Amino acid sequence: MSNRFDIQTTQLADLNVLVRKPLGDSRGYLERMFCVNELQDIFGARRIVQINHTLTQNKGTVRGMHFQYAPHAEMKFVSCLQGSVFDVVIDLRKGSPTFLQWHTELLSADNHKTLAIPEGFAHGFQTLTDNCEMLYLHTAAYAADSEAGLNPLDTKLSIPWPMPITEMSQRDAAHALITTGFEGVMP
Ligand SMILES: Cc1cn([C@H]2C[C@H](O)[C@@H](COP(=O)(O)OP(=O)(O)O[C@H]3O[C@@H](C)C(=O)[C@@H](O)[C@H]3O)O2)c(=O)[nH]c1=O
Repeated sequence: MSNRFDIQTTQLADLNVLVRKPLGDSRGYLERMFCVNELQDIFGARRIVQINHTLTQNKGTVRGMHFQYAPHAEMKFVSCLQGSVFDVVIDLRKGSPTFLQWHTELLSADNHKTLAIPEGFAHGFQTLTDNCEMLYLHTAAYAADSEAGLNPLDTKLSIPWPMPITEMSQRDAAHALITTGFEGVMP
């Protein structure tokens, strides 16, 4: 039971959308970005060990689709603090009933949504406005050797990016395409 978040399930097993409930007054509002007590049902005994903040300057930029292999697999809580993004999450878990399916969600500074993405999912987004700021809470430290990505333009995924892609990192553009025998990752 949560007072500060409306916890919504999605069509992907174990992927939840949190709608934060700001407490407003004449000054503005206060909202919880995370709460270990109120999110106990989906967070369990994990720990937040790293918090990242990114700025993406130009509308149309794609970052993703990123994940870390076990034993550095991580749950992440992803929120947009400035601007708006078309956010995409793909279930890569071996044996999952929703394996290789994706979920898209508009995240914006105004809609107060946070994606609670469990271990074994890839994540990415396209910016819909200039100067988008994202906040990430991670349950595993960054491990460059365990980091991997899916190609955002892989036709096996057919992600419906809403606008022409204006920019991607060299690394993201070089992510391999999914091979026919790909059976998923261990969460
Ligand atoms: C993610 C990360 C990157 N880095 C470094 C690596 C690189 O030199 C620089 C920029 O990293 P990237 O290009 O991977 O940044 P970016 O493309 O923004 O990576 C992010 O993408 C989205 C989609 C996610 O889901 C995040 O978890 C994260 O993977 O920062 C860290 O030092 N610590 C970190 O935790």
